[in-house]
Amino acid sequence: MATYSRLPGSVALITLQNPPVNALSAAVRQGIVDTVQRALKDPKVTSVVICGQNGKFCGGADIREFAGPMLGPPLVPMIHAIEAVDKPVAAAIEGVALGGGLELALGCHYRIAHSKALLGLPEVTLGLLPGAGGTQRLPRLIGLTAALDLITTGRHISAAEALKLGIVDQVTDSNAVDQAVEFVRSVAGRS
Ligand SMILES: CCCCCCCC/C=C\C/C=C/C(=O)SCCNC(=O)CCNC(=O)[C@H](O)C(C)(C)COP(=O)(O)OP(=O)(O)OC[C@H]1O[C@@H](n2cnc3c(N)ncnc32)[C@H](O)[C@@H]1OP(=O)(O)O
Repeated sequence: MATYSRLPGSVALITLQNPPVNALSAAVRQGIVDTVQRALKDPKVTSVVICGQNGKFCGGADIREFAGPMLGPPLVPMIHAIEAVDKPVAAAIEGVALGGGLELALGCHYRIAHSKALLGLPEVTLGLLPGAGGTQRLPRLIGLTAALDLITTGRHISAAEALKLGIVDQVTDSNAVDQAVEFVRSVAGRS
């Protein structure tokens, strides 16, 4: 699931909740769809932060659901809908942003990472390609050569490397959610 709360300063905080790594189960995807719609419709909300509970942004597809039928909202339109929100949306990346988790973050307008976070597209290690926009959004963001390296090796990179490559906008040693909230407040209302 995903919870919704409104913070002072008109920021909606969406928190992914699916222990242990807040993977994108059907319930989490449904929770994201519902809470993003709520943030979009709430006139008091001017910006949005997406984070994961317990210091883990998102470990990607929920591997526990691989054996069963595909249920719940598909990932691609869900990420498109986030990208299309006309209020600034930031991903607060703590712990991991892997696979579909990184693709979710790439659909946000900004990414703020904790210095100890790990990012990557490990789909290739499962015999898959990133299928939720990663093969388009990552090359647009960091160029084809660097994106192909990450997509074809599946390696995990540090927040420092992600900053150098241009995947994240800021890295912090303190609380990434607080930093992301401060960041979106500073850009709210800008086109
Ligand atoms: C056919 C139906 C499919 C439906 C899916 C549709 C929605 C999404 C569609 C597709 C696009 C997305 C594709 C992907 O995202 S592929 C990538 C998936 N993610 C991964 O491959 C990450 C795998 N995990 C890891 O690399 C590591 O576990 C780690 C870096 C996240 C954490 O490492 P570490 O700290 O060493 O801990 P553990 O490895 O011991 O893991 C802890 C705990 O967490 C569980 N876990 C890890 N990843 C996932 C996951 N993706 N889903 C569910 N659970 C996960 C792991 O099993 C351990 O659990 P425990 O043994 O019970 O403690």
